[in-house]
Amino acid sequence: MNTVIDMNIAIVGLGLMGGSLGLSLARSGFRVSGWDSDRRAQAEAFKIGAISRLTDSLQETVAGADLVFVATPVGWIAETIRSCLPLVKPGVIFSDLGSIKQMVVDQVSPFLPDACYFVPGHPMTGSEQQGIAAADPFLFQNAAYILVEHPRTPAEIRERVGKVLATTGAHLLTLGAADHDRIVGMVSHLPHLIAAVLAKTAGTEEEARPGTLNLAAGGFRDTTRVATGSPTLWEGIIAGNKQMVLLALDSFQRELAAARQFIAEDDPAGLTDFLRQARDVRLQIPAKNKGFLTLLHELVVTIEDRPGAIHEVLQDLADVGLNIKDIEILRVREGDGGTLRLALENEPDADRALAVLASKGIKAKRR
Ligand SMILES: NC(=O)c1ccc[n+]([C@@H]2O[C@H](COP(=O)([O-])OP(=O)(O)OC[C@H]3O[C@@H](n4cnc5c(N)ncnc54)[C@H](O)[C@@H]3O)[C@@H](O)[C@H]2O)c1
Ligand SMILES: O=C(O)C(=O)C[C@]1(C(=O)O)C=C[C@@H](O)C=C1
Repeated sequence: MNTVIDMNIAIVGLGLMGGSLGLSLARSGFRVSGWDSDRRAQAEAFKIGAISRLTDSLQETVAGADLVFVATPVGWIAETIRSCLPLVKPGVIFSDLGSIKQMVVDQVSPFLPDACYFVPGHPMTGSEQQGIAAADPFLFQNAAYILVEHPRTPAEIRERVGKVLATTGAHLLTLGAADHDRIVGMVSHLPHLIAAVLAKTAGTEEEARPGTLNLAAGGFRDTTRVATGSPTLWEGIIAGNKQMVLLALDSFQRELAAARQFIAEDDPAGLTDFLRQARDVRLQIPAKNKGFLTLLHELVVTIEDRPGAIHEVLQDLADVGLNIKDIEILRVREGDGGTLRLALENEPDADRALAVLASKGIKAKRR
């Protein structure tokens, strides 16, 4: 086997993440087979090109695989690997996409035979949506993808998986399982809980004063988007990272209590300082980055809320050969106009895009 492209790949769990990985790997020319306990998801994955052949069993799916990705909910990852063991060839590599790592490593390690390798992984990208219908071939582009050290996995095996995943446009980095779980407890699981608490709190107010939610604008929408994610998927993630989530919640409660005190005690200087510190922390996440790795060069474009407006902006940029690396529709001004966030490849491209849009009378600025 000369290059990673010769590897036979199987994906078990063809939802948002497994489907997106399949679509991306298929675009790079990999042979991908896939299995899902929901046969409709497997059929749909085949239809959209996330897998290149339809199989009738887990056995048929993984039998010839060199690398098996497991993209099931976290509670099913170890069990899925265990059921694959009698079906795979010696030397096979398993890699998962689960949002937590220590629990998965602890569950898999005791039964992992010497003839198989395990490279635990976690792409720091995703969405609140679920299922193969939400799969996106570009989901991994410019995202951080964490591979976790495993005591029985040689570094060259991890690097091999990294080479496959790098074809998706993700940026690979390696962490220990405990470090991974502590970090994601803070930057992913805590935010999810806070979004849920915020939504629930507003829901109680909505019951008392119907119409409250109708007035929710960008602030509420931005901070609660992830609360629409799958409750069962997230219950597994949060429960599986219990200690780290509790630590993160303790820190959060201390900060919340401090903020409350400044308000209760009419302390404008204290509150301003608190908000200033929070703003400084938030600004440390480089605005030009997706994740925390790749420098993107962003523009914010203000457009009219009418059919074709987005197309015109994109066409103007395409006409001069500018490649858009990332795009987001900021729905903050629904109804009265819209805002687009565009990321360009480099500084000169962003300057050129600004000039092109200005020449067409389209309002845009650097972010
Ligand atoms: N959603 C995100 O933003 C995100 C981001 C990074 C990592 N992850 C992780 O990726 C994994 C998959 O999440 P998702 O968002 O794609 O969920 P999803 O619900 O969209 O997809 C999960 C798929 O797994 C299938 N499945 C469940 N049990 C199975 C089993 N035993 N055998 C075979 N298939 C099975 C389901 O039918 C479904 O199609 C999870 O471990 C999650 O923690 C999710
Ligand atoms: O919804 C998104 O934008 C995400 O990237 C989802 C998100 C997160 O940021 O918390 C959710 C769970 C993961 O394991 C990784 C990413």
